[in-house]
Amino acid sequence: MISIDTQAINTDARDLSNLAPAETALEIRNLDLKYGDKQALFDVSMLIPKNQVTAFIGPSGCGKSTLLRCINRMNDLVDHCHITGEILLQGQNIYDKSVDVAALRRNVGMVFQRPNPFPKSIYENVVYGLRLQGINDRRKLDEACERSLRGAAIWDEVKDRLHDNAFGLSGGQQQRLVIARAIAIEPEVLLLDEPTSALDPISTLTIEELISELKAKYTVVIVTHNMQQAARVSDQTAFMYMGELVEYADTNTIFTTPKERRTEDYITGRYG
Ligand SMILES: Nc1ncnc2c1ncn2[C@@H]1O[C@H](COP(=O)(O)OP(=O)(O)OP(=O)(O)O)[C@@H](O)[C@H]1O
Repeated sequence: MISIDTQAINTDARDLSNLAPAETALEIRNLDLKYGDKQALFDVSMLIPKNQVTAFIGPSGCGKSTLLRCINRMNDLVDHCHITGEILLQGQNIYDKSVDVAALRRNVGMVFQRPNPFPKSIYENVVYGLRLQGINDRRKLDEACERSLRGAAIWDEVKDRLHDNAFGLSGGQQQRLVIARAIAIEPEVLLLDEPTSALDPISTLTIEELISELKAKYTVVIVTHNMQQAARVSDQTAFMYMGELVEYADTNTIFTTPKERRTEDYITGRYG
């Protein structure tokens, strides 16, 4: 096994194959995805618990980001992408024809590898989604701005410079600003695609602490290459390999007593 600080691992084992509906944020059912002729996901099924952090790990190209992007239908933007199966959010299949994709993406926010603030002030970045919803009441925007920046653990650092350009922030601050922008519109689910891979170790630690706080309010799904990070921040971990979900269990089990040989090989560094 790789050296993982198991003290940091949440040891609340739960049966992920049988969650009560009230505990379930997302249910992925028999998801297949093809980019043209190339199949990238094979029959993925899993239940993602509410108010927990779920990590997707696995070697490069195994389909982690593809699966994450299915959860807010980002793959709709990719030509020749064909998806079958279902993802249920609040019991509704997000791939149903009746689903309003813009509303879905408000409910399922996403943060990418590289911080992507808009070329606007810190304040305008945070309230961007609210303005899109037609909210222009200054008091409401001010409140949402402070609440979101506090929620993203960056308020104290920026409260005196809210009207400065967001590009003046450090990379780690920009990533927390982007998280503030995502939570300003109060989504249920936050998707984080390798959110710290472009950051220095101190900023990474700050974001990891933030992720642990965010789950009180949101369901968090994170793709990470960093197994220590998965062990530190997640409650359950899904190990993927060549488009298959090989093993999915509480993080402690995955890192200490995985059932599948392929999981063990990956976490012991035999490939990846
Ligand atoms: N837009 C796309 N068009 C065609 N193929 C794609 C596209 N995006 C991803 N793929 C392919 O799908 C497979 C899964 O890619 P994906 O990015 O989901 O893997 P990943 O596990 O997130 O990899 P990494 O850890 O390197 O980011 C890979 O073979 C990749 O080349």
